[in-house]
Amino acid sequence: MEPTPKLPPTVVLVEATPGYPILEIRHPQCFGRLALHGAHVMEWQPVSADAPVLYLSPDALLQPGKAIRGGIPICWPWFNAHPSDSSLPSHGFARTHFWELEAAEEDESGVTISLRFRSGDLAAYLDVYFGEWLEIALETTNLGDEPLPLSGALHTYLAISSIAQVQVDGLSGDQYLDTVGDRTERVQSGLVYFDREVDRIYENDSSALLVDSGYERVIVVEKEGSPSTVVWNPWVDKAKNLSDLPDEAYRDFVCIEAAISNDRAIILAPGGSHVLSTTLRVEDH
Ligand SMILES: O=P(O)(O)OC[C@H]1O[C@H](O)[C@H](O)[C@@H](O)[C@@H]1O
Repeated sequence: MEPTPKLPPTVVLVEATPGYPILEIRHPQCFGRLALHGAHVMEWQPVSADAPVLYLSPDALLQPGKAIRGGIPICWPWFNAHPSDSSLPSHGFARTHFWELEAAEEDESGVTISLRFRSGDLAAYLDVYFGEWLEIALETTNLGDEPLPLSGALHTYLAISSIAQVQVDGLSGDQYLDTVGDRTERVQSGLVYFDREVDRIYENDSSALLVDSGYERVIVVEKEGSPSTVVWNPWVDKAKNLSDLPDEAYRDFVCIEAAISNDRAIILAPGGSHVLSTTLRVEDH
């Protein structure tokens, strides 16, 4: 599969396997990789960061039809199980299909890659900016004649020094649905710690901070158009059940997802659009 747009000098097309193109970004401000399959940001590291910002599983499958474990999967046009049809794939179609490359542009601050994908009457247009910060903006437009629900997530896997040395700040006081065991509504008090499986949907439309005392850094996760923030770590047992993740890898990442949960789905009127976006920045701690 050859992308049609001309690539700037800082963007190179490589193939993980024949027919599985990956754009590699080698810019003075950052290194990055994006798979056209899933429009999936696999890696991003600004030059100012000493370690990768995104976690990518060493066992990730780079195969058509398989979601990549790590980086930033695009969950679209729904989040998790489909709300009414359990035969449909978890997290929607976008992460298991090739997207069309629309444009790749560079300037002195970074690189912007634009891609498109369509599912029925819903059209997705994605802009990814790789620079000193990373920004993903996913615009969805309803091209049909009927209102359509939209949910989903920018399912960001953040690389960490060690699970015992990180906490999430910025969610205190927020209501959340704890989906581990019996689904229970709770209110966050203080920081989020990781000493067990964590799978929570917070009612939060602003930013969260991943504080990492091992790497002495904070990753700021900003977002817009997202009424829910999902925080996930699979912990020991779930990690063992994920064949594309090493058993011990639950120690190496936390997901902070700019989400639209199914119970807060956005109803897109005919011709209407919605932009879901997230920005990652690395700061000293
Ligand atoms: O294994 P996946 O389909 O990629 O899903 C990975 C995870 O995504 C989200 O974080 C959900 O809240 C979790 O319940 C789910 O386990």
